[in-house]
Amino acid sequence: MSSYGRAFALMREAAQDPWRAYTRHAFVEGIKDGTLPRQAFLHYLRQDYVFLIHFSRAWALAVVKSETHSEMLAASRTVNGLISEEMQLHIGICKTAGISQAELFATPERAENLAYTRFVLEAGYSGDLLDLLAALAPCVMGYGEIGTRLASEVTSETYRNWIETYASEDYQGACEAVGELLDQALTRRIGVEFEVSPRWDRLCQTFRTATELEVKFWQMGLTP
Ligand SMILES: Cc1ncc(CN)c(N)n1
Repeated sequence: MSSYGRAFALMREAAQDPWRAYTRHAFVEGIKDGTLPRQAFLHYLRQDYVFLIHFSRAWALAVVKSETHSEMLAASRTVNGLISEEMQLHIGICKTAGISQAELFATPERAENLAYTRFVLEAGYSGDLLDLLAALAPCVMGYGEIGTRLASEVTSETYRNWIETYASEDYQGACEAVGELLDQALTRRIGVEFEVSPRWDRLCQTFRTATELEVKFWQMGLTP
């Protein structure tokens, strides 16, 4: 079992092919060896800033869909981490590149971005906390996995601060907390053997679709 929990390990295993396409995408490898063109990186960061706005809204919805104090705490901590830490990375890099926060906020949203974030929000609007977490998990844990791998394989200084953000203790701690939230939410609503319940296949399908939308997001990053 990975340090991101039992449910995540099982969902990841069930989505092996798209998971590999996501975490080993050419965009990611370009960050690792510094060959990703700066223009593509900045284009991606601007889209990702918009992504994180909607993603924060989706985590705020997880607070609404919570049934216990500890679920509310974990979801609200994630909202705070996104707004006060992760988005600061984007603001800082773009500021250095001469892109103001107002310009960042006004970035026209690409269709791939819209498709992904609204898929996640819809999973939460029409479902319960489990449907929402299955859609949110690939985003959180995928970057955690990418950050850890790239930190040990990096061959260039070019995108070092991006890699360090996702390899950091803070980000890894957030992944572990979300993994624990997912395991506990499943156990509370379905039972310890959640993977043999009738709901499990559908939750795995939601996780897989979100993973496929991550692949499309990287691809969008390569086409400014
Ligand atoms: C598209 C995307 N997916 C995941 C992450 C990591 N929170 C992100 N910043 N952007």
